[in-house]
Amino acid sequence: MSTAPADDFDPTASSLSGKVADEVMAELLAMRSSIDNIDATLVYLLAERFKATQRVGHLKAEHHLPPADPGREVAQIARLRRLAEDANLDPAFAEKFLNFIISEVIRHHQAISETRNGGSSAEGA
Ligand SMILES: O=C(O)C(=O)C[C@]1(C(=O)O)C=C[C@@H](O)C=C1
Repeated sequence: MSTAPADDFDPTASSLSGKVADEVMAELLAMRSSIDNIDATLVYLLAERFKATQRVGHLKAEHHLPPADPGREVAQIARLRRLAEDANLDPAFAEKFLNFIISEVIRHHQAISETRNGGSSAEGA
């Protein structure tokens, strides 16, 4: 059985090794352990989101619907900006992040549509 790439991960890898006091390094590594857990969660969350959007992509292609839904995006962005404000996260960052994800989703939708229908949709993208 092959080893999962994540097993090669060295949580202590750092360009700072040997350059900072041991106790500072220990504190940094403790903080990084939380960061590593959060990053792993983000990967799983994003994988789940893309699983859901892949189903949307197939539904849209099947019914010849355009890959993008700008009206939905306006509502999503306004909501995420509000949530970000409540969470003390920069709303501009939340918007940029969502737009980044959505543009990738739209690319996937277009690819699904091209594979299934040769790219034609009733209303264009
Ligand atoms: O909900 C949809 O219609 C989707 O295709 C999903 C999604 C998203 O990633 O949230 C992607 C593209 C659309 O423009 C709007 C939303």
